[in-house]
Amino acid sequence: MTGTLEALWPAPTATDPVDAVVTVPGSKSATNRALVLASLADQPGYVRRPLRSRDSLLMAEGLRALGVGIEDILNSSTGVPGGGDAWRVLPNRYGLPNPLLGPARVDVGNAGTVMRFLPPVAALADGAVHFDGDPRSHERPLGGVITALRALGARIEDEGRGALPLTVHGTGGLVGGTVTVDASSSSQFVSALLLSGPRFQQGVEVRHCGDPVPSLPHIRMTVEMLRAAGAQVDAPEDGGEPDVWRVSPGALLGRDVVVEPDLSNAAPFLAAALVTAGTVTVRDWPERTSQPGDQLRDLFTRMGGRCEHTPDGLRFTGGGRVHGLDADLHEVGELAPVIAAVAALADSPSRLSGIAHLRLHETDRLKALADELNGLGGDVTETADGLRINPRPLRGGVFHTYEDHRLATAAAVIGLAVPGVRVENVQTTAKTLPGFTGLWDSMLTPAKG
Ligand SMILES: O=C(O)C1=C[C@@H](OP(=O)(O)O)[C@@H](O)[C@H](O)C1
Ligand SMILES: C=C(OP(=O)(O)O)C(=O)O
Repeated sequence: MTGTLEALWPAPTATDPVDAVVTVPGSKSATNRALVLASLADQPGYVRRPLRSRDSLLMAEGLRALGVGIEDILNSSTGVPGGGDAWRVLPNRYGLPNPLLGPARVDVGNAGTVMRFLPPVAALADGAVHFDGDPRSHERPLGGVITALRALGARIEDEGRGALPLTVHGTGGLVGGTVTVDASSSSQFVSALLLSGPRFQQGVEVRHCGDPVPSLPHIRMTVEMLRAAGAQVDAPEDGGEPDVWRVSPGALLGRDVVVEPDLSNAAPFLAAALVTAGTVTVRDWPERTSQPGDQLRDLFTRMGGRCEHTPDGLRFTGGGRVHGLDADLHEVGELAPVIAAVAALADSPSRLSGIAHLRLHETDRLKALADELNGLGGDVTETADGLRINPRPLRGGVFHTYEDHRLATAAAVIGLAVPGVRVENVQTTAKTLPGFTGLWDSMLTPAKG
């Protein structure tokens, strides 16, 4: 969808400090890992409170295409089919010796988790599995996964591009073993190989070689979820060799997993408290989590807010002034768009670094943020690995979103403080945050009584 006038969403401006309690949908990263692990398990399992968004529905569809049964559990309170609060995953619904089957076609959309986590699963299937997705998916890095899978014994046709579209010719199993991969463009290369690793005959040892791997909390999430499913994993943070992860071959357990709220998607809501000097409580914020979004507690405190865990969730309060931030966001790149929006409204300059890899996310996020904030009168400069943001009074105008959910939520944050911001294709938030505009409106006008 392009930026026609009808498609523009008038971002609401906050007239008062926000005061709301918000339920954020489930974590994309946890939902999509849980689906993969449940599909590779020996027994049926449940994924409860899953995220149902474009990225997770594509993951579920991809796994179904390979023969996995993924059923909606009816929500007993409303009886709405498909609107239930769990998925039941039947890894071997036909009772076959190898339940993963081609031929199949998988649409990855523009989901990094689907385009990277499913080719290793497809290598375990019997038959050809073709992968394709949105035009942007052809540009996103995938070569590390392709090269590594070949080294581990898979046959993959990609016409020499090292990218999508491609076909994995599964033979029902993979030898596995040790492989070296440059994961400096995406941590998902490592997560992808580890998630399917227990099912490779020799397991897998992934050795990263290159510039530092971004988004390390996401690899920790992979390791934690694998261990919870019964896998034996050696990881650098447990005293292992730096940049080396090892997964032993073995069965995975069918489990009952409850998905945490997506803390990265809590960012715009907490940002609303910060920029309006209000209070937002995010329900069910875990006391301990591997989600990178947990670092918002520290980052937004440095920008002028304060937070506390309460029985209702994480309560975050803006302090009335918003400060600039000098931070290396290499580990938490997902948070950069909303942080950049807050920084544009701050009382001092910001420098965000360590996020060169964002140029290959849903869009070139560094360029998009600089162009769009500058389009509203801002003073944002792209650096080699980040952004320099000098706050300036902003004016209303169209904020283009480049089919990037996090650009759209960043725009909504600007709109709280700047009248007349109109957001192109706000529906793109459905990639990970369905119903965003409704949640945003409810935060701004909470039900009385
Ligand atoms: O594994 C995951 O669930 C993710 C890892 C990160 O990817 P990169 O390492 O490519 O940044 C993150 O940005 C993405 O949104 C989700
Ligand atoms: C980079 C992101 O997504 P993906 O999983 O498609 O890489 C993101 O959600 O910010």
